[in-house]
Amino acid sequence: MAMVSLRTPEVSLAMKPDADTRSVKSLDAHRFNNSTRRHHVQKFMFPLTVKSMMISKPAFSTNRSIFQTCNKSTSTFRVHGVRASDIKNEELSPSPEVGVSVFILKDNKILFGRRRSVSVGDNTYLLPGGHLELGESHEECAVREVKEETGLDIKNIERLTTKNLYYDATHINVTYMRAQLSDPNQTPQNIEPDKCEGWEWYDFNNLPEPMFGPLKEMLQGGFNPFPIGF
Ligand SMILES: Nc1nc2c([nH]c(=O)n2[C@H]2C[C@H](O)[C@@H](COP(=O)(O)OP(=O)(O)OP(=O)(O)O)O2)c(=O)[nH]1
Repeated sequence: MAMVSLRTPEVSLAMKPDADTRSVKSLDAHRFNNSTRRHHVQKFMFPLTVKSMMISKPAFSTNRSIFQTCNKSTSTFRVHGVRASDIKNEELSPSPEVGVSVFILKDNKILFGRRRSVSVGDNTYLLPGGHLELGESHEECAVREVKEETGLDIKNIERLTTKNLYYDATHINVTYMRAQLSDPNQTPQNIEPDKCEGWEWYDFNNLPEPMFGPLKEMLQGGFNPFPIGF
């Protein structure tokens, strides 16, 4: 199986009219629904080898040459092969993504949500978080992502540590933050139910399983997100 990157439809404008076109079945359509942002690259396992698609025009780049370009409600995608020379430089030399994840602390508890099978961290418990947007600070990103995913307002936002995550062909530079509720009586809402099963508070001594691997490793390694005397 070959790894390909599928970008949002507007990226397909970069393609030339003579690009080779194939119809490819059985890509998982609903996973693409999550990718609405221009910068957001979704990774898919492609059911054919790239090589087998190189029937008449042999100039595929094997890492970043195939983009989804058609109606996402069908399970049959038109996939265009693009000549390597037609791919913009940034597609050939991808940069790391910048992620922000937030330990929201309340009493001795942390807020976790179990992710649905849509992207990195499938079916595991993760913290609220997302990707840094253009011009945003880590703190602003934390406030925005927490609000977008849980409806909660946070304060006392602090950076804790930064880790590198290598996931398939992606490199994500993730900064873990901590924060507290602006109003301790707020309750989390599941604002993105297509992405998350729901948010719950978990005692630091009884954390949920299965937890997202890198996060589990960090916590099992003795990482404690609570300030001294919290
Ligand atoms: N949400 C979250 N992401 C984490 C955690 N640990 C960790 O390494 N990451 C990484 C994996 C993700 O690719 C990245 C955050 O992106 P995400 O997958 O949550 O992004 P998203 O779709 O919710 O948001 P966005 O791209 O629309 O901004 O950070 C964590 O505990 N929670």
